[in-house]
Amino acid sequence: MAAQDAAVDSVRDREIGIEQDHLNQVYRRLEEKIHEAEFLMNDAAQRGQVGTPGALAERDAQVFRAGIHLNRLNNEFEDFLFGRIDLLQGKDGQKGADGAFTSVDPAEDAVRPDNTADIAETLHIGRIGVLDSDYSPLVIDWRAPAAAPFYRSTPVDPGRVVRRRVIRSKGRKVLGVEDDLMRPELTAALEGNGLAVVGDGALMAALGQARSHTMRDIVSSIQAEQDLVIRAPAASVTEVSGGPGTGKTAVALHRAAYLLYQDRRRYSGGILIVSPTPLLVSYTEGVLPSLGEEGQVAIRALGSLVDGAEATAYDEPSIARIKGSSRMLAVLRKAARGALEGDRAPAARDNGQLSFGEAEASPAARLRVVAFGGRLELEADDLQRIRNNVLGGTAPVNLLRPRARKLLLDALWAKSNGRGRYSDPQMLADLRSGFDDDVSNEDSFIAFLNAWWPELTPRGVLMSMADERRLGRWARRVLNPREVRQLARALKREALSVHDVALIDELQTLLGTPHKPKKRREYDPLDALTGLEELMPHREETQWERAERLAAERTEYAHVIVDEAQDLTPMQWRMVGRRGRQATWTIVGDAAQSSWSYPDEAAEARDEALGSRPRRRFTLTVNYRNPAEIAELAAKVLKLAMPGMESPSAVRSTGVRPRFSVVRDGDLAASVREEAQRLLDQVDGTVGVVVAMNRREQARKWLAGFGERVVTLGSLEAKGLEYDATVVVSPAEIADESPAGLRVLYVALTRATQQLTVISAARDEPDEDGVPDLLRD
Ligand SMILES: Nc1ncnc2c1ncn2[C@@H]1O[C@H](COP(=O)(O)OP(=O)(O)OP(=O)(O)O)[C@@H](O)[C@H]1O
Repeated sequence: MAAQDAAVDSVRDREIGIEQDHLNQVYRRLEEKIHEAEFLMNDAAQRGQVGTPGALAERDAQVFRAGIHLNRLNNEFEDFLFGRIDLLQGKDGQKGADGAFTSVDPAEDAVRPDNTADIAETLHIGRIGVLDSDYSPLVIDWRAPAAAPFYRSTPVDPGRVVRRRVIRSKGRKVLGVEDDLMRPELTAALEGNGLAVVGDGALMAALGQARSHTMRDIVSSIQAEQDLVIRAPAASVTEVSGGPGTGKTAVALHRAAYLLYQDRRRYSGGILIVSPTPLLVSYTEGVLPSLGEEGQVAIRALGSLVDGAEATAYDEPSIARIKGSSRMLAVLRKAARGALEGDRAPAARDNGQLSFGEAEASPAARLRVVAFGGRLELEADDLQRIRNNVLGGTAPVNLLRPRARKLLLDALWAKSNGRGRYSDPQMLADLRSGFDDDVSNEDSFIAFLNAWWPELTPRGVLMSMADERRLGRWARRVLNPREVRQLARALKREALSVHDVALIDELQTLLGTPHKPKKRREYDPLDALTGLEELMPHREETQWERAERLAAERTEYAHVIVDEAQDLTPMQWRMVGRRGRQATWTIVGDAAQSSWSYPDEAAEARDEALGSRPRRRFTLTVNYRNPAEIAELAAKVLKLAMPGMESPSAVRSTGVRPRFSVVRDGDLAASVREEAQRLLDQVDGTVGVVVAMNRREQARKWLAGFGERVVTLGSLEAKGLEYDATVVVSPAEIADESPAGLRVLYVALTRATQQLTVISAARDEPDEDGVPDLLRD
């Protein structure tokens, strides 16, 4: 036995040595490239000292390119190489641009009748591609077509792959290799020697690792069904569904990197990833840089999609229901127009002056100006008629101000008898234009117009909806009086809520932004170039900065990825839809985890956002997060929440069953602390404690002082996240919190990668084993 073990070890050591040699070769090549980049930097810096505009320009461009190159190489050094495939001869013997054979299928004579075969090609897969000095591929970029078999090949459909190897390395050292044989029936030879096979379970090793507060990329272990999604053509809408832990978020992120690699030019218009919470944004935002992609991808939470209106506060379910509903559209349309007749509309006094103050509640009574030496007046009726006329269409209110101004002048002109003064059309036209100039420069006219047709802001209109009386008017026949009261009250609160952001975005569209002429900056020839900023201290804004600024200001994207799409309300779909009117889309979600309870209404809004674009649907079926023991428990809630819906199958089992604990002596805080401490001692990584939303602040206090490894979450915040161990506090409390409560509980129960404890209070009606009513068979 010992001899056998020693033999296995020596094969392993030999194979590790082979990969180490290859990695050394890759590093030598990378170093050569870094020297090249450094040379370019130095050379460019020297040119900078010459100081002529031409040399400056050249330096600028060179320094920029070299800087990017160097940065990229340095960043990509960690865990740079992670895979290898050994392949049979390809069908047509053709090679692609990356130097690899292009054919997916083996040549007819690649396998001999006695099931022996030779390995014709070996490819190493890494985070970026590296060519040797003779242009042969030392490393293939994971996104290149030649790397696809590394992810796609299975024993059922192996293609040309005979052996698939995952290489574990840290820095410049290869630590281990794990092989899978895709054609176990073959006796294959590599350069005359038999093909060694070492270990198994690269995926399992990855899944068993302790979790930190940031998500890791899965580039070395993407599974075949996931790879199909990542590489799906981006022609239209790619819809991905799958249960908890099936890798939807991971796949969405890798897809963003893949699309950029495939067609960088097309996606220079930016990729937007919409995430449900800021917590999930910070959990996932490190993945793309680890895949070598930064800059062109914006990951934003639903509450942060509108600049200047970021929100993290949650509404109670009944308020969220109102604010998220597409019925709000009709209310906002009315409000956007009605707000013009606000309580702040001026009252024109007899002296022609406008006043606010105690007269605030009355509408603008009349407009008085002086023209042709006499007084001209428009009464409330005239003004109302003009306003109704201007507001007749659907154009944004703020953009209608010039038209309102024009109709006021028309009406004043009609009253002035100016028309009768000349019969000559040219003289009449001159008179009219003089009249318009004079009147519109009069202080009283300007003040009136500013007050009668002010520039409305989305925040201002939203605030005016906090007035129950006015809201009641705007929401007539759309919301019932109770809803009006609830909504007005909620809007009075100071902090914006996540659902308010979609309303603000809608109002922004309904109101429009009046065009303001921009001050033009003098043309600087260096703007046409790019460079490292510190070398150009006198520039106002470099092209690089401008590109960053434009990216930050961007409101439309070339591709939009929506994570946890089941949670978007109709109003949020409208907001997200506006950011991708010309875009292709990837939408990932799981109906069983939805915290929005009106799926038909949301589906309608989603269809509207996506228009008639064709859709391709994919389903992910394997749960990589939860061990079978936890998945089994969660499946019980799924049965209650969505009868008939299938659970994804868990890929591993740990033998550790979920624990049930019952609050002792009514002291919930003590029970939660005790359990958190127990789990902290059991796992190496993180512990998440999930409580009902209205217990969030309280629970944070219970766990203050536990350190960074313990995170306290309200049930809605747990979405998308994962922890080594979780404590779910009072399932009944979470389930009763909203109409979608059971689905929210399902989310809470599926966050753990290793251990789960459920703490029950009296309302959970635990049995003698502590199992709460909701989780019993
Ligand atoms: N192919 C894979 N190799 C290694 N780990 C994987 C793989 N696929 C998924 N995982 C891991 O499984 C976990 C769940 O992935 P992810 O969060 O993307 O799932 P999800 O479908 O978005 O889950 P949820 O719907 O619960 O939010 C993550 O830790 C992810 O890294």
